[in-house]
Amino acid sequence: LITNETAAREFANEVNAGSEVVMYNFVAASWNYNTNITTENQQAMVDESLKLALFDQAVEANASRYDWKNFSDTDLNRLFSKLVDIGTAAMTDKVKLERLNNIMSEMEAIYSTGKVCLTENNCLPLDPDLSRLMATSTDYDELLTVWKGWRDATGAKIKDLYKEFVSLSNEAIVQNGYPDTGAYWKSWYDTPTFEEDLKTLFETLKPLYVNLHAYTRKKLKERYGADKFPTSGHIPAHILGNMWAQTWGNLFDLLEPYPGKDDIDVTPQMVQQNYTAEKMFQVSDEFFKSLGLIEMPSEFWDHSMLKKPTDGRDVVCHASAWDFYNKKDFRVKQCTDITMEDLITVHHEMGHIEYYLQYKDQHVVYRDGANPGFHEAVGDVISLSVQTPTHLQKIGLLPEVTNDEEAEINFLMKMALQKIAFLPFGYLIDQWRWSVFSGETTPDNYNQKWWDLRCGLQGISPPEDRTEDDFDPGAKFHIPGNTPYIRYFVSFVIQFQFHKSLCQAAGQNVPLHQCDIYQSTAAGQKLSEMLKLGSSKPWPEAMMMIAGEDKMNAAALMEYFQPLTTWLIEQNDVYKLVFAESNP
Ligand SMILES: C[C@H](NC(=O)O)C(=O)O
Ligand SMILES: [Zn+2]
Repeated sequence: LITNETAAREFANEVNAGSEVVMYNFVAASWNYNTNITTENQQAMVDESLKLALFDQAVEANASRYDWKNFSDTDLNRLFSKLVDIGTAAMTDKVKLERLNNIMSEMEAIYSTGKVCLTENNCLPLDPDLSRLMATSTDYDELLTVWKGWRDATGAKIKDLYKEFVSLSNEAIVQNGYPDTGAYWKSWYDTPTFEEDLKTLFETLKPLYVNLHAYTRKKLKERYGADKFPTSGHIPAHILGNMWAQTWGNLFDLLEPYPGKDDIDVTPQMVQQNYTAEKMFQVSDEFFKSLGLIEMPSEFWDHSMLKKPTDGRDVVCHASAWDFYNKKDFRVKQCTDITMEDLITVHHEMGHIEYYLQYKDQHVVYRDGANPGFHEAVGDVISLSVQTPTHLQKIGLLPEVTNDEEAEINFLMKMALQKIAFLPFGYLIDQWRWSVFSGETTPDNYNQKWWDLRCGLQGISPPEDRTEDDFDPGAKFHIPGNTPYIRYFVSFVIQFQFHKSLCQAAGQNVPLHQCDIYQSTAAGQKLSEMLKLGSSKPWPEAMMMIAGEDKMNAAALMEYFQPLTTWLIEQNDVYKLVFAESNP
């Protein structure tokens, strides 16, 4: 084995140059497919993914000729540990590797072109039509038709492909040295106690969720009649204002504790002011600039897809941010709707772009979040400031701000419907997926296991019987899209740690939920120092830099919501808080 570390560093630099080219070609082909779903674009993307896999296999073979585990240079050791860790690209059987990539692109196409026909010739896509229906309809049966129709159009059609995907992904990952795909995904957090840490966080936060769930259930019973609810205490999954019941913000008009206060859902103001998708991204870019961070380059504005095309093309509408690995080309693809919910998503995606910009000069293997949760947290931290009534007033979306206890509870309720409601969902998706990859959940149990978790952890139940012919996990983008999900649960915890620390840096001596770091270059400096690291350091070091502690900690989230927690407990005294831990 080669022990010369100077030669090793030179090899790593050559790989970096080569990677940028091969990665660019793959990302560009993937972008073309995602923004124009056709069989030729699909084939072109699969071709590029095979070239990338062969390149990665060659890098791994060459890197393995070095005695990198014994390098004295710890950075070189870390860098090589990533060079040899090539994921499913380790699959040496090219036919199987092509099949794996074809299945993934096929599942994504089925999901992204799914439609629900409400009448013979009125077939609606998820974005924006079905999402709007789920957000605004209060018709129990209409919601059920859409909820079921979407699952018939996507999950049910993906089930067999997913089964084959699991076995091929596992076969590939074994060649990369992991027992199964879930173990590989967990390795990105490089923490032996990762699963226990997550469980502790979830149990710590569960009381906040149970209180919000009880309050929401009470209000929904008033709207739909108690007879529509199972006696077990679960809430039917289709009436929470969202296709997956993952956030409940669209129920704010029902759940607002003190109606008649400031209209903190600024969607009407955005529409009234003729907001465009472009404007929404400019508002976000301006916030990042105000912190002294890097503004969007011209390529971003020239090449992004900021709204759904109207030329009939099929596209993957699920919002995402793209790094083309050439240090110049960064894009967002979003079928932006003119709503506050989408303004928040805009900031989420722009947070990814800011991370790409900040670490663009790192070695390619370090152009990632400190851990995947970090990447999901950046934009959300910014949007915690953006959503404050005082900030919305500053940018002209809220005419006036009432500063009293009731308005504060209203605001915290709106934030809880976005952040606390999400926690069990963010937690359970990969509990399901890890159990599938490990073989604990077999294909004839896919849907049963899904609903055990949805009922047991999230306290929601299927509004009509489900069977193993259904595949309800497949109706959520990240399953056919093969995007890991625990990153969002991690993000929803750590973003409050980041927020608390950046608020201190900004000299904001107000309650956490009132803090707005806008225009604080001190906060921006602290954030950019961490972002520049990419994944070049273990994530606890990055966490220490930005949050002053090296662990995930729910305390900041609980501090943020404290006034609402107190209020909910008072409200809920009269209502039993539980829902059965099992399927009703
Ligand atoms: C929370 C997650 N966000 C994202 O995909 O960007 C979702 O939309 O389900
Ligand atoms: Zn994201």
